Amino acid sequence: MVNSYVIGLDFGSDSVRSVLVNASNGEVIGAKVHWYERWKEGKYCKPEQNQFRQHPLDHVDGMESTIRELVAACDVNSSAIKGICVDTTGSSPIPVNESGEALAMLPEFSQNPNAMMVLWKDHTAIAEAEEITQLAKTWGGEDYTRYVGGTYSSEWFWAKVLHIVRQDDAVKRQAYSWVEHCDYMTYLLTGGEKLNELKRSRCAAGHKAMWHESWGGLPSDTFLGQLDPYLVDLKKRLYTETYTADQAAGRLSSEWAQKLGLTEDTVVAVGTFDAHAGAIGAEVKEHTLVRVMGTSTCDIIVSSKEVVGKRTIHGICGQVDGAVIPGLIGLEAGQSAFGDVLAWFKNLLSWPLDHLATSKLSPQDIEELKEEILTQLSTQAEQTPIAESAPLALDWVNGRRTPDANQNLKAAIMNLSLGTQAPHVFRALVESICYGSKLIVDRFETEGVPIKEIVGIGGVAKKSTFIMQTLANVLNMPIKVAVSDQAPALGAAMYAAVAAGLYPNTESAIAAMGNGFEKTYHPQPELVKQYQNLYSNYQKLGGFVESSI
Ligand SMILES: Nc1ncnc2c1ncn2[C@@H]1O[C@H](COP(=O)(O)OP(=O)(O)O)[C@@H](O)[C@H]1O
Ligand SMILES: O=C(CO)[C@@H](O)[C@@H](O)COP(=O)(O)O
Repeated sequence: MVNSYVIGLDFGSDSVRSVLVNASNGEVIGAKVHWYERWKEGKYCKPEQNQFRQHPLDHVDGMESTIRELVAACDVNSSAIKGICVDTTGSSPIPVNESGEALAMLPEFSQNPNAMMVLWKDHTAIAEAEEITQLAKTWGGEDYTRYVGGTYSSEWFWAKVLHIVRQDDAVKRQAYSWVEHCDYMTYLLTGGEKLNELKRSRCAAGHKAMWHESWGGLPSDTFLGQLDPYLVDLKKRLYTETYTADQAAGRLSSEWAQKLGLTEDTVVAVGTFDAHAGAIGAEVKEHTLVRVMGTSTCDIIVSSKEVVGKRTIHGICGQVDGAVIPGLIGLEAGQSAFGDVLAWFKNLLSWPLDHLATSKLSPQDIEELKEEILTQLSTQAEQTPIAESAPLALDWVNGRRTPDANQNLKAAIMNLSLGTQAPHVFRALVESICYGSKLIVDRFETEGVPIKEIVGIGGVAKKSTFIMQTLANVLNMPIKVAVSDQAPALGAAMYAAVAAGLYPNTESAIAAMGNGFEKTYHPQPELVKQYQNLYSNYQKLGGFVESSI
């Protein structure tokens, strides 16, 4: 164990990070980040249509450059690097050919967004998701949405596959199968040649593809056939078995060992999703709610099979045996937009900078000004008193992921007057994302999943004391912030350590490699009371908007 190292590779929405971690104590030796180049240019996306696609080349470039630079920069012998684990966003499926190559990597599909990775936040498949939910409730057989909260989401696997194949005949004909992003990167690293040998992620399959042991894996042919005969055929080239991320998927291929400066002995763990790896990196325990607070939120809890029993938790994104810690049920909920709500407002306010100031200010000045917007607004908003008459907002700029997925919903702001200033609206938006969080916490508790403590990770947890304090007040619960600013990558490294045989299980890797907590936000009693009243106004506004669409 002494002198053993592991790598965690975390593919986020905008960038990929690699961290090299000392397997004996969790010390982070080094980290490298790569921002996706094509994505940064806005290629292959149509935000106005909620189309968000990423070219797999962005991921391959990022994987190669970050790990190579990391290994070169750290004074660690490559033979001491025992394992790698990849986490990615999800559901982010990719169509692949028979040898498992992403269609977008082939010349004829290299510029076709339908042949690329469909990012989690792509909501082009709303109609297909509704079709799936509707059929699950009415076809007379098993309700396959039972373990994914009762509503199938447009962010998920089957809806996205259906949408693309109905749009694009060429992709439909050439896509031999579809793989989640975390499985694709793992397959590449291990030099996989036969798709049926790919060890698919339990986390991805269970949360996004309605895989469940009780019905023998994926939904039945009869069910899929009623959606589209294509899916029955596709299912033959998908999977029955799934694997948890503490297991080895294989070893690094000679091609990738060479590219990365590592050895072929390096174990590659089964892939997983960022939020679930983040929960591991944040030292999740039974009934700790780990909130990954970035562009969106993912809320993860683990609970024993005894506590969950036969219950299905209504309105969340799923309950999957082993999705986080093998042997425990991993429960996931989340908000489709969290930091993104504030990013939207920042972009709105930046319009004159982007369109009117370009002849007067340098691009660098413009960028610097834009960078200041959120911190300045936070400082000003913090000084604004909480008031019943203040603006009130809904956080649904990207629909509502949970509770009760509804991606058709849109945000709203009320109580605007001639006196309303940007910081007042900003404060309302911050409160709205905190109220959205409270809906989730309340749902877990009313469904019988108690929350003993809350841990925050992700960009917002680290960067915004204003949001974190407001959240503690709205939830009326203390929130601990993890030390690691790369918790998903650290969690992936912990999985890699278990897969490489350095620890017997995930719990012991967490105990030895956890980086601890840096800060706790405590609720402020006088503000808690005020927020209790305002929360009911948020619920009323939400109810009104939802019933009006
Ligand atoms: N000072 C700030 N106050 C509030 N939100 C912020 C601040 N700085 C960044 N954010 C938000 O953080 C989000 C990015 O979070 P991060 O965890 O880095 O990204 P990701 O979710 O892609 O992993 C963005 O949506 C941005 O709006
Ligand atoms: O939905 C999941 C995981 O189930 C996430 O991958 C998705 O919300 C993206 O997370 P980020 O906002 O990129 O941290």
